[in-house]
Amino acid sequence: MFIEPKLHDRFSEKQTGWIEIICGSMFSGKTEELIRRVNRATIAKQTVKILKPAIDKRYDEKDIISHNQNYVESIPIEKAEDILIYTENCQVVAIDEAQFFDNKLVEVCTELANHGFRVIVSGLDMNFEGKPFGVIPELMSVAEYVTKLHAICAKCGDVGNYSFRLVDQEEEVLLGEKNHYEARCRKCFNIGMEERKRKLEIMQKINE
Ligand SMILES: Nc1ncnc2c1ncn2[C@@H]1O[C@H](COP(=O)(O)OP(=O)(O)O)[C@@H](O)[C@H]1O
Ligand SMILES: Cc1cn([C@H]2C[C@H](O)[C@@H](COP(=O)(O)O)O2)c(=O)[nH]c1=O
Ligand SMILES: [Zn+2]
Repeated sequence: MFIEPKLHDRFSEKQTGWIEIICGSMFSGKTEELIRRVNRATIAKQTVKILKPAIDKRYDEKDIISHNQNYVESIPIEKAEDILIYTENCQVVAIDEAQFFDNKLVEVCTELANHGFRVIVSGLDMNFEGKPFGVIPELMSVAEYVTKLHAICAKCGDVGNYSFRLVDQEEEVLLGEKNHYEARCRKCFNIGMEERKRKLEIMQKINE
């Protein structure tokens, strides 16, 4: 379990900021873990701002809601650099669904950490093809702390490291939950991807 280091006042000489990443597949508990850390920061009387990309309106325009229905209020943001506008007067910046932000997010998080902020970032490390998702891998390399969470494979009950897409849509960004995706282990993910490939080849032949 992640234990947070002591956060000093942003303007004290002792203070240094840092970046924490919470990553993993869908249903692995990333949002729950982000909410847990935010709640603990609030109990420690730290001022927190929670942000999410405006594109993520699956459950709610503003709130961040976990698959378990836990929620906290957040500010929807259009582009990464706008984060700096909303975070001036706080100590902790928490960002959910970070895979949807543009590449500027690395610069923004680094600038915040350099100025004494604690930055908590949660997001998918891999897309539906098992490939690195957006800005998350780069953020993982500059972060002080990386927590990788795992779901349970919906097929066999093993460790679910992948988000398997259940519908035949190829675009990287496709919002959804259990109607569109399930968590899978490596073996069940690879079986599903092979089946998908064969299906696509058959469809292509039919259309020729
Ligand atoms: N296959 C699964 N593996 C683990 N948890 C699951 C699964 N399907 C549903 N859940 C539920 O999802 C919750 C995690 O939700 P959430 O924090 O929103 O995950 P994430 O943000 O990583 O998608 C778990 O506590 C559990 O109740
Ligand atoms: C794998 C994958 C996921 N998405 C979308 C689906 C959901 O709306 C979010 C992930 O939410 P969660 O809190 O991690 O469950 O991302 C996508 O657009 N593309 C993908 O490849
Ligand atoms: Zn499996």
